[in-house]
Amino acid sequence: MTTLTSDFLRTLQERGFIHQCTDLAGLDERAARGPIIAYIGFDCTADSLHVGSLLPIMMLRWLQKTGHKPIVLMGGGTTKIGDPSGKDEARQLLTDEVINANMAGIKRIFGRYLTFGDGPTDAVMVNNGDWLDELKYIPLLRDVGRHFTINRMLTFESVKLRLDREQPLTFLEFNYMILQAYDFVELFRRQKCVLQMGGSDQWGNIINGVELGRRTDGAELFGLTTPLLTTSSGAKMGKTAAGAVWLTADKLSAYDFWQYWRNTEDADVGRFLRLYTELPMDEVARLESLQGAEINEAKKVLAFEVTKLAHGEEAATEAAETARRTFEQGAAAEGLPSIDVARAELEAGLPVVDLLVSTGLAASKGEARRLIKGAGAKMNDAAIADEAAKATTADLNADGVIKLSAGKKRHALVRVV
Ligand SMILES: Nc1ncnc2c1ncn2[C@@H]1O[C@H](COP(=O)(O)OP(=O)(O)OP(=O)(O)O)[C@@H](O)[C@H]1O
Ligand SMILES: N[C@@H](Cc1ccc(O)cc1)C(=O)O
Repeated sequence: MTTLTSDFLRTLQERGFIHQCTDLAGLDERAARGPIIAYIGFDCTADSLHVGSLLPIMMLRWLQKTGHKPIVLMGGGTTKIGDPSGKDEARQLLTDEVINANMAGIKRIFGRYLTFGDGPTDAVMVNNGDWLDELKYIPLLRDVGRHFTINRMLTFESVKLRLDREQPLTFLEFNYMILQAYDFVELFRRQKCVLQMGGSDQWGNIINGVELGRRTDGAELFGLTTPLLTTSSGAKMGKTAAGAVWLTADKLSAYDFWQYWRNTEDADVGRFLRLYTELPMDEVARLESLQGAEINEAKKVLAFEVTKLAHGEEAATEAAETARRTFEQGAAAEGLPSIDVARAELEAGLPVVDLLVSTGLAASKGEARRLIKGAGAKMNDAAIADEAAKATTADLNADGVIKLSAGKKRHALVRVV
């Protein structure tokens, strides 16, 4: 692994953002020398963005935080064509009205993640419709088209996928990579932009831009991609796929968004904390190492941090509180008896035998011991093996309570006050 010196790439590397880079050492040297300008493009295929697009957005955020300048490109022009990358079938053509409405919907998201303005590291937003809509066909073919060979274009994943599957790829879509390549060169000319980032499905489009810049302008451009976030079933999490997790409250409430992260699978907690939050790496390591019921604490931290960025701190706190209340009401609705114990007492350790009696699950200490011996007593759904076992604050589950059970049907909660 390359030893990186720039804060920007070191951060991206240690947090797991880097999938491929055209020249990691060269880019590192460039970013360590001084501020660079980088862009990511977003097509206007829906009126909001989803958690897949959040990966590239977090990269732009780190870029800005480490002293560089982000450009957010709205694909007002490219959306009229439709990127075939990673798509089995041609997309439906969108009208100008729909594209404009989608662009307005997407634009509002970035203010939460980036600081926009006129300063040297302030983010700026551009729309490729401003230059692509003006292009004249013959001059484009002469100036740009001659740098592309059909032979090479046929080798790109986006094209190969359709050909291999014998799915049609229209000539319209075949042009997409040329226009994204042209965007990169245009941004280099207009703004001295030297880096394009994106999800790994964008690799082909990005390196086409890097090569075009070298041929037409002798420019040294760089490309960097992130791994593609997949759902548990292995599908790319795209905003046109069913069940996308949207970033705006009009399409998915802050509470449901919070819940999505709270339900993260154990194995994904560390990866998601690194990618989607800004918690320091030692804190991530601590949370990631939590075991058993405690991993739920880490999931709540993840849910809070990601929701705070997407919806604001107030909405995140409210979502966490609603979740806690919903759990309690659920417990109350099930008619679970509960007792309150002082935190200091629980910290010191309370004999489980005593708790079984005080919650009413056992009539006496003798009965409680017999329950444990017969493997009928459980704490947080796990059998209590030892009569001398003590409950401590480490046993509090994700909802801040300890659940005790006698047999399959009788349960009670221990709460801390
Ligand atoms: N699941 C994902 N994991 C990582 N990056 C992603 C994911 N989904 C999208 N991206 C990246 O986010 C950026 C913006 O993607 P964009 O919103 O234009 O399209 P998309 O999510 O692929 O949606 P569509 O379904 O319309 O293709 C691109 O760089 C893309 O590679
Ligand atoms: N092709 C990108 C969006 C994009 C558009 C234009 C660009 O210059 C860059 C990126 C996508 O579908 O995600």
